[in-house]
Amino acid sequence: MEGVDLSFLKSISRPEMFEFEGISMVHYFTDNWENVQNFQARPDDILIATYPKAGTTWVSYILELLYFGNVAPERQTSMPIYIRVPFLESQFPGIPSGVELADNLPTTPRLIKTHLPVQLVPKSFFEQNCKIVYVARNAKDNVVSYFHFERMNMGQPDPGNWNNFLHSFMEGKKVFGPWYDHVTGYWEKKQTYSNLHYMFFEDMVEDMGCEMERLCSFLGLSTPVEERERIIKSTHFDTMKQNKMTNYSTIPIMDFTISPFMRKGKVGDWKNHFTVAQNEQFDEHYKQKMKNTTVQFRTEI
Ligand SMILES: Nc1ncnc2c1ncn2[C@@H]1O[C@H](COP(=O)(O)OS(=O)(=O)O)[C@@H](OP(=O)(O)O)[C@H]1O
Repeated sequence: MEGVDLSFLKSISRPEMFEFEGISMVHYFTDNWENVQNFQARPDDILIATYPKAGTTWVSYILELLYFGNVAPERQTSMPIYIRVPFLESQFPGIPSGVELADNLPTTPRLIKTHLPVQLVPKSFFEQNCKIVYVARNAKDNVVSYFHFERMNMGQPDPGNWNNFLHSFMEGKKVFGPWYDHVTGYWEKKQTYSNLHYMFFEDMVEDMGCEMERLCSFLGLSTPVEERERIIKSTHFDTMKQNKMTNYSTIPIMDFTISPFMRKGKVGDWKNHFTVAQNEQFDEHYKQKMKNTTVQFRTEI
């Protein structure tokens, strides 16, 4: 997609949400559904799976540098991260679909991103026993980040005001479905599918060195400590925010005057958004929704 003029995306109109395969969706992620479901994964493909705004870009860039930082350094300066790590289910008019981009990735392994809940991930990833890296983020910061993302991204439905957005998130009426089912679905899958590494955004913020070590161990990489340290620096929030290849500033569908893609990258920003009443209601609802799972989140560090 290098050299492709993306400026027509400026005129894109916000899509409507509709029910699809049991979750809320917009047509940009369902228009290529048959090809997505029939995607032929290879055994060495690595799938990066997340609920939107959980740290996808961060972990994508980490994996990209772990695998290709030294062997293909030119990729880091010439291709935005969303080309290097295609978004499998995406199908925006006038540009190659995520499936096309993934099919044509010249690298091994192919790094592929998805926001699909586990039950909708193309079967071939499991049949081929592909490694899956899942990143989860605590619900409160996740919903705040999602709200600002919908405000600035014309490829998303109109978010409405914060209070309405929060309530529709609690009801599971967000693109890619309920956060609650997403994070617990992959958590349950991990109990029987051993090639799934489940990470938390909060752990990455607190101790990236430790998370990097665990990630490398899962991937079977023996990346030297000095190299890992270099990658941690390159993938620091401030560095990625300045980097045009990782900050999404090359996508005209996003209006950075409303909110930047790399917004704050913090744990606990929810406190600047939730009222006391919203917080109490959210906590009560959360307890009910999460009562049958063992997955545990932190909201502060
Ligand atoms: N390096 C690093 N460190 C800390 N935080 C980071 C980093 N990179 C991305 N982010 C934050 O992750 C949020 C974006 O999430 P995603 O990349 O999953 O978005 S997307 O779903 O792919 O659109 C968004 O969170 P908020 O700042 O809270 O909105 C980004 O700022």
